Amino acid sequence: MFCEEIWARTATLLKAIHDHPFNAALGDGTLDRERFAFYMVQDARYLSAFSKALAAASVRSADPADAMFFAESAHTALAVERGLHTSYLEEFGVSAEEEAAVPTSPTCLAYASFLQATALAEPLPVLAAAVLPCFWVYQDVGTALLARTAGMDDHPYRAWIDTYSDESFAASVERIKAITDRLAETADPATRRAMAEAFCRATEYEWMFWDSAWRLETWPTRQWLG
Ligand SMILES: Cc1ncc(CN)c(N)n1
Repeated sequence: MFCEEIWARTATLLKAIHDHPFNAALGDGTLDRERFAFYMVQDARYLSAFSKALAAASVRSADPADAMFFAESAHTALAVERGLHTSYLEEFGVSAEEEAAVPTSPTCLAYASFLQATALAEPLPVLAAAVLPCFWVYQDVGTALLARTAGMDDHPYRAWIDTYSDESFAASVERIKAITDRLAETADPATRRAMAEAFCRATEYEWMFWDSAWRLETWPTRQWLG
């Protein structure tokens, strides 16, 4: 099955994601607010591109149940995940104006652009493989952090961990895995290879996204602009 094979192929990268200092600090609750707020602001931008990619997958799905799943997921990305970000930013005292003034980081722009380009130019199986890590990697990280933080009720990032370890999120991961496996079954070899590439690239961007938040990434060229 496609998902099983590609998960095995990205196992070392996935371990690097789990071991990344950002996620280690997120788990033990020591992640500083500046880095988490940076991540939340960038992630809000990412989510709007992600939800558009899901909406495009819905439009392209011939199967009505798949179309409904992608449309609902596009809604959830904005209603649930974006809502989580809004409440954290409110808690941190970041106003909407301050949020809007933060430049989109190079990595966030690259990942969002990759999803948008895939949504525009690639067939549905490749688009499904490109958005799959956004579900699966987050659920894997969220579930691991839930286990690590059991009993830490006053954990500062509990709402984030709960969102991505939630049963309904796990159910959506199973749905998109089943859809992607089904699309892979009937895909020709070139499309299957493109699916694998898209999955690996998105998983690389997942690592880079956390790394960019850890480094509070900026544009090195900004200093030369007026
Ligand atoms: C970068 C990123 N990737 C995935 C997710 C989970 N939808 C997210 N919130 N942010």
